[in-house]
Amino acid sequence: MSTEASLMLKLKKRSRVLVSISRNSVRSRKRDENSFDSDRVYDRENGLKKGVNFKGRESGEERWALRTRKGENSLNKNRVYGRENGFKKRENFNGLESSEEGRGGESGEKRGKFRTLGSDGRKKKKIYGKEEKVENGKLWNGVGESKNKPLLTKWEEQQLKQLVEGKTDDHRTMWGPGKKGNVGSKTRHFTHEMKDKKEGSSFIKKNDQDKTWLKNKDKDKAGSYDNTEILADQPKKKKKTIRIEYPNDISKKRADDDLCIKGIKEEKKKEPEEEPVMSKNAQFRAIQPSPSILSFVENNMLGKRRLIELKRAGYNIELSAPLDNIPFSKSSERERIEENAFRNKMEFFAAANVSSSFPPPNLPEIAFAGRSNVGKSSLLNALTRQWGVARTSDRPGLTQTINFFKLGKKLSLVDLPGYGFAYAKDEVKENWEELVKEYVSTRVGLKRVCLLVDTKWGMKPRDHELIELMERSKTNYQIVLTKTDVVFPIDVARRAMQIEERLLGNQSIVQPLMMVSSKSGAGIRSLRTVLANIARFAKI
Ligand SMILES: Nc1nc2c(ncn2[C@@H]2O[C@H](COP(=O)(O)OP(=O)(O)OP(=O)(O)O)[C@@H](O)[C@H]2O)c(=O)[nH]1
Ligand SMILES: [Mg+2]
Repeated sequence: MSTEASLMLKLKKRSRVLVSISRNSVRSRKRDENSFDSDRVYDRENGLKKGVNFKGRESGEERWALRTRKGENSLNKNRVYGRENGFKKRENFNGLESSEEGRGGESGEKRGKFRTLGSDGRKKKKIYGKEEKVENGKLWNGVGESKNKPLLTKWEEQQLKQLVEGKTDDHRTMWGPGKKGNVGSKTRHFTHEMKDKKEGSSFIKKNDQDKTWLKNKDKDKAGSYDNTEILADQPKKKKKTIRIEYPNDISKKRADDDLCIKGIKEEKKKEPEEEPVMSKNAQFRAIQPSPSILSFVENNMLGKRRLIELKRAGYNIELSAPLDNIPFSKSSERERIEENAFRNKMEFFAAANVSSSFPPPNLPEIAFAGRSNVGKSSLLNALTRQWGVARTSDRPGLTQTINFFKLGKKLSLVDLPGYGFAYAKDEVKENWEELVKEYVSTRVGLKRVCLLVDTKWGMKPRDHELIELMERSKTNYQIVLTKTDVVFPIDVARRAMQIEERLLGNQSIVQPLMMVSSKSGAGIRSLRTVLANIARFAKI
């Protein structure tokens, strides 16, 4: 609660006490009231009707007022109504709080307006202020003569005085005529001003021209100026605008959004523009395969193909690896393999987990290397069309030793353990990798290493490690894309292009890059032909 509010509450309480006392002793106090009324001053100046005939209220009207108007009862007798210089005198809260007039101020006067009665006892109009009289050179309103306990202590008077003199921020006690404050005050003041002008008052004109009254505070305290001056002297208050926030109010939504958008845009502008980094997949999709690779893929029916397409091409889809057969052949038996070396039976004859276990290099060897589960063992079976000789599994890491297969008397096929991810202990896998590196780099009789790369995933760092090793050891290697049947033909060609470009400068690489599918049999015949030529010209 603000200081003013507490003071006003206190003032109101004390006024009620006085009212209750006066009610209980109306008759006993009537003598005093009459004697006090005799002291009132009613005068007329300049031919204008002056104030209120308060004597008319001493009998019936005043009793009525005592009954109906709490807080004003005992103090009505202290009111002084007057006009000066032809103006209707208005008394506001300020007029009550000066040391000469303020004692005994009542709550009713805070409103600054009183019900007035004419000679016929009816309500005529509302007037503001009260009359004063000058006695011994001092303005006196009769309040100071009250023998009752003063309503306010000295400190309270000081506080109220500060409030009235504009040293408070509480706007509720301020009247800002024509400038600020509540609308009612403004309207009221405006009415007065217009009326004053109508009556030809020279005071306001003088006031407009001369502001020296601001310096004359003694004169102000005496209340000898019009309230217009007092009100004009009030400190300016900012007009408070109350904005009611409705839950569905979207009037500022666009503005807020715009601010947010602007903020985001500014932040985006501040950030340095980064070049969009293409993902590996996007880079792969951007590869444009050469026409020769594309034609090779189509001629060998590489890539994902529908069974109906194989049928239309004349291949018996009931056979294993149907594309490795002669089209439109009615034989259910394995078609005759064109290369003699691969017509021979594939026989397992050695397995080694250490280099000392390697068999003597009596035959030219072709090794199949690559990551685990890339299809090494499956490719051996597909090349020889002897399914199940080399064990296969969809579980990576099945082949854990170097397995040697004899293909007749002229060629040996070597199934290497895979590297990379495998269901095996790290130590075991490390041994595999070391064994494979030792084999490809040191093995005498090794004529070629088929480095198998999964067409879907491409080359991995371990593949490059092995390539570097073979480059250093000058081991001939050839890239073989496997499982081409799981990707689209265009992607087979893209992968081939990608790897060829990547390994373009390598010395030990053997061209061309091969593309096969052990499942569909695509590209197997081409690879068989290439490998058969090794066996044909190889010399130990
Ligand atoms: N779709 C499809 N699957 C294949 C192909 N080649 C092999 N697979 C499958 O891939 C899985 C792994 O084949 P493996 O031959 O065992 O692979 P690996 O490289 O020997 O694997 P590790 O011995 O563990 O190194 C098996 O389930 C095969 O059926 C192929 O060309 N196409
Ligand atoms: Mg294997």
